[in-house]
Amino acid sequence: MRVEARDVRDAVAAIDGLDVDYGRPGAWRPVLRSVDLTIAPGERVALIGESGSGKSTLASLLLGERREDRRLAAGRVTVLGHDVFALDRRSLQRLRGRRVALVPQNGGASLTPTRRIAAHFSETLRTHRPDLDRRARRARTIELLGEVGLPAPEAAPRLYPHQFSGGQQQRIALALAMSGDPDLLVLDEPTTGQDAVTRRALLSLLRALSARRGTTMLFVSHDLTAVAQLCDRIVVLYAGEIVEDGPAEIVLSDPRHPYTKALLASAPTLDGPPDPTAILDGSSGPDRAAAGCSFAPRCRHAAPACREHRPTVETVGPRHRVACALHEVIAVALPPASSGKSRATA
Ligand SMILES: Nc1ncnc2c1ncn2[C@@H]1O[C@H](COP(=O)(O)OP(=O)(O)OP(=O)(O)O)[C@@H](O)[C@H]1O
Repeated sequence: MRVEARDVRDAVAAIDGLDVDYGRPGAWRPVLRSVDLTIAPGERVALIGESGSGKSTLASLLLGERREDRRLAAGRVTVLGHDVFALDRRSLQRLRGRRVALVPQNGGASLTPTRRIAAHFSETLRTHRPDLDRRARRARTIELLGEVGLPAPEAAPRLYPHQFSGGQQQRIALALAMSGDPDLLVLDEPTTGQDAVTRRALLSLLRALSARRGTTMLFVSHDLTAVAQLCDRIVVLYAGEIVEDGPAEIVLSDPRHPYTKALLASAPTLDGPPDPTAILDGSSGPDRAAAGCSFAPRCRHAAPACREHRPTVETVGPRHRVACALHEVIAVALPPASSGKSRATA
């Protein structure tokens, strides 16, 4: 499903025909394959998939992150109309923070232990809000810390990161990411390692931020309960390829790709324990030379043809696409009630 020029113009982010490799010249290993994805203004999109499927890699590309050990083998990443890998350093720096910002995995660890909270904000605000003088920067820092629900935000700038709990450090990282008032916020597993109360508070904060500012969000997560609570769309990545993309409510209640079905069935819910047989062992990552479906070796429904032909992406409902040649057959064999499990939304 190629990305149309009109979609790119209207989108906050558009990824088109993206192939990405890790390694070095002469020894590249594919990590993302033929990824097409557009994100519209105000959407809250979850990116899910098992460990190593390429979620963090995809997320980091939206910030134009360049690395020696990684190459774009094909395709383009456009954020707010800018081809991020064609931008020079200064233009990319202007885009980052101000238009697109990242809340990294374990946000607390991204804070420098020897620097007061004020110094962290002063640096980002100087870059992204040069219109603010010292006094205004301090006022804005307190305002941002209050907005993310940090207790006693007036006192916080004088303190060091270690003087806050893990959940509070995550909020500080979120406030820092919000300091440039970005259009697109990329959140890489922000709820990992947090207790239920802190997690719920963070999610309601993100919902409130999105409602108040219209911030578009890409939410990378293994936490399906959090996804159900926050996101309106789910994109499923398997071995570096998008295998399903659709409205969150539909994907969670009536997943159409066998991998999505297995992924949901293998997650614990309030309804009962995970199904330990839901997913067969081991993904080997994308193989661009392979003719067939990359999930076929693990798919209990795979037919011989699945190993010979790459599935085309099919539209199965409004804004719902699936890359599986057998999705209709599987839908009959495994109706929604036996494939998806209800997800706690409390
Ligand atoms: N610097 C690197 N060099 C080589 N391979 C890498 C590098 N970083 C990531 N990879 C590989 O790329 C693949 C995708 O990694 P990525 O971190 O994007 O996955 P992920 O879905 O975010 O995983 P997780 O859920 O565990 O964070 C993995 O196979 C990983 O081993």
